[in-house]
Amino acid sequence: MALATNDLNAFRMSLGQGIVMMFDAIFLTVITLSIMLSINVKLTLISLIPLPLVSIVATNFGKLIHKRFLKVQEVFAKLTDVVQENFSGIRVIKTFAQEANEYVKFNEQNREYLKANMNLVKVWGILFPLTELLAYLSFVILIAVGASYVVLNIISIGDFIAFNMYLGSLVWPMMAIGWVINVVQRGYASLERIENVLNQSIEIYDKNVDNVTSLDGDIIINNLNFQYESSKSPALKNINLHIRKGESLGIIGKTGSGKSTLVNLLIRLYNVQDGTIFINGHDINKIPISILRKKIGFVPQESFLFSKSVAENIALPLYETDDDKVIKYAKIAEVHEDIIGFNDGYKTIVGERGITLSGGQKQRISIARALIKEPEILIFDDCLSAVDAKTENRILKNLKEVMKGKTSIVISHRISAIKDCDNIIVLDEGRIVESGNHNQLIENDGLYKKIYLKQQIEEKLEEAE
Ligand SMILES: Nc1ncnc2c1ncn2[C@@H]1O[C@H](COP(=O)(O)OP(=O)(O)OP(=O)(O)O)[C@@H](O)[C@H]1O
Repeated sequence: MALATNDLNAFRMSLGQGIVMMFDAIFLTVITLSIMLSINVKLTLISLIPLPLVSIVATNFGKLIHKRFLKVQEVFAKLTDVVQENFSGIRVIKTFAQEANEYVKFNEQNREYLKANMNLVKVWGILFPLTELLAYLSFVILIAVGASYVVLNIISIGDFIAFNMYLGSLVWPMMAIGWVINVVQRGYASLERIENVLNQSIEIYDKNVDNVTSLDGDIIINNLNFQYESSKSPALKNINLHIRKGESLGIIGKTGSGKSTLVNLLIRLYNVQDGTIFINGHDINKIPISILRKKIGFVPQESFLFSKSVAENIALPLYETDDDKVIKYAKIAEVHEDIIGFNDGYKTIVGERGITLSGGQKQRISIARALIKEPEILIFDDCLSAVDAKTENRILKNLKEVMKGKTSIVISHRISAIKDCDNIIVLDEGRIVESGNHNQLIENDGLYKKIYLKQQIEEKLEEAE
């Protein structure tokens, strides 16, 4: 936020105002100096004695302004973070009665901002009068030396008066140096911050890709190991899998067992080693990222809706909102009835500027959004958690129709969501510890059966309530 507002503005000012002022000052200085030199070279040089001092001041103060303005912008960025988090987390703050604490934190950050600004203003406050003082020092020198030159008849009184006038014209450019240093150094500091972001290296990009235009959904995973850079232990260990075109795979396992990591790798949110994941016979690293992501419909664990209408949210992957398609997929995702119940139906605005949806409604809208792409591969990352069991069953039934002949991967903590999948894997600490269909896994009498029995008891208890 700070980069897009304050920093951009500071850089704009340095390019606009700063450069105009600089050219103005340079132009005036060059013209005035050449006229002064044509009148008397010696007197010109004498009256410009303070000029080197101006350049010393300019260099030192420039560095200081640069450093202090960087600090101001950093603190401002933190301040905007605090404000933004306070607004987006306003309910959590209120529920935990943390208003007073947050007020104190905001105040502290605000004071930091004030302090950083005051530190900058102090430099600026000295710089401006100092350049002015040096400019007027030239006048003092001129009056002392110029007057003696007149008395000694070295220059005429007319030249002396003219010199005074020309030196007067030089005062502004010398003072302008202070302004220019301030504006340009601020802009330069901001540019540094903006470039810092723009120059971040892109980690996931197309490199020596094959000419792939379609993917049919046959996925092979070979000895896949994966570790996050910031993590001490691998998130996935020695994963081997074959998901055939048109098959459905269910993934279950404790939290943190690597389920999301596995599907995140399939849409290349992270890089994997060559030779570990193949889709349609192509190494995932050789598939253009745009094709890969176009062919995969992904419903993330946390649904994110934009501050747009419901229809626009569902039609996000399309170039143009197609009302028929929007309604068709909203029905499949079992959210159509909810939507027509809103005041403006599909035109209802959601998010910050509109209505607040329930967790289950958000999840179903993001399912419709993934389906509208009509992808070859569909991935559900635990996105039915906020939907009740009956609706979940209806959605899964509808999906079976839509996904006929297409590949799907369903991650869930609930057996009910994955029990009908052609193949199910159980992940534990990054390893596949069991695999097979529902019946085989029950016969196996392992972790899957344990989870199944536990969930059955929970269901019965819920029914009894
Ligand atoms: N971006 C990341 N950086 C570092 N470690 C991560 C990151 N994302 C996940 N992890 C770690 O990797 C491991 C596997 O996480 P993952 O999200 O794949 O688990 P999961 O099985 O999907 O869990 P859940 O059921 O809670 O969603 C965890 O130990 C987690 O802390």
